[in-house]
Amino acid sequence: MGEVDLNKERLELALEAAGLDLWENDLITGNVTRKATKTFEELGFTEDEIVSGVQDIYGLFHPDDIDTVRKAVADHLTGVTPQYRCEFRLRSKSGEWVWFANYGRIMDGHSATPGKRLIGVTFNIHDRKCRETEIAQINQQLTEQNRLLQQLNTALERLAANDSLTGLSNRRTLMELGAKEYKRTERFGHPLSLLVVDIDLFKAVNDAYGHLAGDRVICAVAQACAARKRSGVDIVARFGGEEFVIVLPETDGPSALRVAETLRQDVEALRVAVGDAGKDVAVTVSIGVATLHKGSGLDFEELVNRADKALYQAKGTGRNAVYVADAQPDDGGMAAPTQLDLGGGI
Ligand SMILES: Nc1nc2c(ncn2[C@@H]2O[C@H](COP(=O)(O)OP(=O)(O)OP(=O)(O)O)[C@@H](O)[C@H]2O)c(=O)[nH]1
Repeated sequence: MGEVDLNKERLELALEAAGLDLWENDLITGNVTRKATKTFEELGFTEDEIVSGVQDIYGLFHPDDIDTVRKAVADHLTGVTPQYRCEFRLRSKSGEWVWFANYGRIMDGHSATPGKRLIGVTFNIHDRKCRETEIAQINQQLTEQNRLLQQLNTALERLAANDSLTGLSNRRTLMELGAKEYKRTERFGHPLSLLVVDIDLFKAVNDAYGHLAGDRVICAVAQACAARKRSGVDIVARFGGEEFVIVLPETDGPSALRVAETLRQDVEALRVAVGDAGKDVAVTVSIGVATLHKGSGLDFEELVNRADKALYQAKGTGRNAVYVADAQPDDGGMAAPTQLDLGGGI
């Protein structure tokens, strides 16, 4: 066996071992001068059925891949790419699409003359492509699941932080945010005020118009409280059944009293529809006010308790009233104990 034959045999062995199918096209005539026999056999075609013209081969490409293949060939023929490389699907005899890849190069070309032959190899990449598609699908599913989880988390966070009836912060959120505001007061020495707002004689509303009508009244008062909120500064929370808390950072006693009195008047002016027949109801609120100064020795919970006590004193005065909690001896020089019944015609 001559050296050329030996080399040919070695080359065939290497191609076979690597799963590569050698082909060759005549660029002048457009004929296939060496067919990718193994590839066509893999696709289920017999020797006779194997196409011999380059244009005929395009009939086997997946319609979505034809442009990619044509461009890869054109880019190489015009010198844009040093090799011809592309991935594509071919239709098997039974109609299934199978993924292959091509790797080729123009031969016989010199710097001045264009090449005459395009020679290359085709190899099966179907398994890899299927795995890639599977992984892409799994990734897409995971992305979608993550998006849903994030939505769910946001919804859960909202549910955990807010009161479901009014949408205001709930008691837990109030205590968390309030404790933070308390720390800011302790650190920076700014005053912190708090209002406890309670609907007067609310049981009578429930008894007269029913629980759903009562809920509407709670929502209307909640809205009135929220309307007084300085966005991003104040905390407005539903503290219990028909009781609300408003935290006013950086607010001294007299300013808090003004906010409370305005809110009391806002609620007094409310008319809440409670029935189908256009029936509406008026309600009032009583409000307890307490203010915390740096070094007062009170924590946030104690501030709430003080405002709550003031609220009950406001109720004691006949309701629809604002009452300011007794000043502590060491709470920054606050005014002496103040009782205001602004609802009583002042
Ligand atoms: N509709 C409705 N009623 C509630 C809700 N939570 C608590 N309540 C009712 O609110 C009423 C509160 O009544 P009370 O504590 O006696 O107080 P009040 O009638 O407002 O009287 P004062 O506070 O003394 O002015 C009770 O009847 C509770 O059942 C709620 O979410 N919806």
